[in-house]
Amino acid sequence: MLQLTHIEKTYTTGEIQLQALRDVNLHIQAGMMVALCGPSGSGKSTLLNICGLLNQDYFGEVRFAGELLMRDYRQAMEIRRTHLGFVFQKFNLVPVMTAFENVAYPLLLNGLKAVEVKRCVMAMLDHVGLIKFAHYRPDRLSGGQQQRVAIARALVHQPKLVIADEPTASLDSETAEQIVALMKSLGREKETAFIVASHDDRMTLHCDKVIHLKDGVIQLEENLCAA
Ligand SMILES: Nc1ncnc2c1ncn2[C@@H]1O[C@H](COP(=O)(O)OP(=O)(O)OP(=O)(O)O)[C@@H](O)[C@H]1O
Repeated sequence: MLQLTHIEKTYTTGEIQLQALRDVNLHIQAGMMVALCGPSGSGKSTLLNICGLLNQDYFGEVRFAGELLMRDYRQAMEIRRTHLGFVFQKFNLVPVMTAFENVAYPLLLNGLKAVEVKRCVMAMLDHVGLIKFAHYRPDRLSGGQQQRVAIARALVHQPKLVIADEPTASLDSETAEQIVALMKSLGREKETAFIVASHDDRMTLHCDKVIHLKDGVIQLEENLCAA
């Protein structure tokens, strides 16, 4: 579904060049949950940004659903809007919007009619156990509830791939476990693939594949029997 071949990424700051990714090859299949691990500076965010089509300044090939991406801004924007979802460590909800409005946002961008938006958002909030909180703003929700809203927002338009950057890092153990289980079950049900940058063993233990990065190189790719 997402295939990266021979990816090289170099940052240039003045006269200094830093190679952040070296010959990275990665294949994420539909419905698969992939963890990306590695020490600080190993290239996780750089790789996530390329997977999320947020950075197109690289060497190598990226194919999405078989289509070779041409580093075209409009093509990338279109794929992000229709086929990708994002989850962040700090939730990144819009503070002046209710849970309902936050989850509705991707559907509005995709031009759905109001009646359809309401149906999809309420179904998604129900899935993440937050239907009673639809009209709450983020500051009235706990961290775990905010991350549930963020997951609902990432999945409401039925993306093919969700990019998650340390999604459990701001949560206590019990809540983190619940969030991982939720991502796993929603991913399975909706055949959504996840790529998750994480230092958190609770997260990686649930993944189908764990990729270990060091100094921009994939050191090890473990195929796990997913829980
Ligand atoms: N915009 C940039 N300009 C220059 N160098 C950068 C830039 N972004 C990242 N780097 C460098 O590229 C390397 C990889 O950084 P990256 O942020 O991808 O690592 P990371 O594994 O996500 O680290 P962390 O876990 O600390 O977020 C690091 O050496 C970093 O300093």
